Amino acid sequence: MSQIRIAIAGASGRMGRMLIETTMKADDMLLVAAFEHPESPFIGRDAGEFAGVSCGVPITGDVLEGLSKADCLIDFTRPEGTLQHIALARQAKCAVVIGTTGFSAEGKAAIADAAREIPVVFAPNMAVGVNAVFKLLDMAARILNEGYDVEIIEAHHRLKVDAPSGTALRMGEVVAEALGRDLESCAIYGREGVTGEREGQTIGFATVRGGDIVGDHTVLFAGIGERIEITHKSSSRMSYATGSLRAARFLAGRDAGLFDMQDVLGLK
Ligand SMILES: NC(=O)C1=CN([C@@H]2O[C@H](COP(=O)(O)OP(=O)(O)OC[C@H]3O[C@@H](n4cnc5c(N)ncnc54)[C@H](O)[C@@H]3O)[C@@H](O)[C@H]2O)C=CC1
Ligand SMILES: O=C(O)C1=N[C@H](C(=O)O)C[C@H](O)C1
Repeated sequence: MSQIRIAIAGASGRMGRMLIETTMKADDMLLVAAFEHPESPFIGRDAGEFAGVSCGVPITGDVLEGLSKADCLIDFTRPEGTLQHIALARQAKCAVVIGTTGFSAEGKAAIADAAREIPVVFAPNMAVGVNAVFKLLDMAARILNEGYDVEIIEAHHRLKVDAPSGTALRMGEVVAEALGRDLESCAIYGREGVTGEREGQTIGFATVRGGDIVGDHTVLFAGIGERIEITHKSSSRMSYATGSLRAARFLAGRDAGLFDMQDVLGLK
């Protein structure tokens, strides 16, 4: 069996560390490169240290050189990092799994453009359970399409820098699409002061940040006399890492194109 050669960007981050450990444990994967930004104190350290063993792969800032050895880059960094990395992956003809969230419309367009030349999985949440919830939300929204107010509540750790989470925004898109609404024009991001009564067609978002919460998402359909809540709670980043490796397997040998986890899981 030939192994899929994996490069990981954001190697010393919360997701990077989990991805290194998960990749090293997968029989069909080989960690060949690990990247950090050039000023990182982790440059030169063995990537395996995060999994408690040495693996002979030094953390480097030379992304293009590292990608020349890899079949697939897994990137959980920041939008500016991901956009630099995907340009280099395009040059190196390397597949990319992108977990980073918080992109502008221009950033998303740049990813779509790169995917005309290389295969890319781009998804705000790699966990299988969350992707199952997207399907449940589509069904719920179509049934509860009149008389129910939709509110999306998400909670994450104190170090998260973007809000609402990419997952919450995707949940909003799924519900809006099922209801025939445009999320951009109906979303309400937080409320304060004398807001007036709630407008029926809006989709509200509320964000909680604190401690070490890995990631909780609830979509509330509030009607008269009843409420339906669909909730997903992550208790470990392992579900994101195993989902990312599934995405890397999906991309192996595939032609250029932009995919998400619904494609990977065969849910479309
Ligand atoms: N799609 C999914 O399933 C998930 C997505 N995420 C997203 O992944 C991203 C990273 O999350 P965490 O690992 O928790 O963050 P983190 O802050 O722990 O790690 C980010 C890593 O990227 C590196 N980095 C930052 N800017 C960079 C740049 N310009 N160039 C190169 N490297 C850079 C940092 O040095 C750090 O090691 C976030 O956008 C988060 O929302 C997180 C978990 C699951
Ligand atoms: O930053 C995180 O931690 C997470 N980010 C992703 C998001 O923004 O949806 C996925 C998950 O919720 C964890």
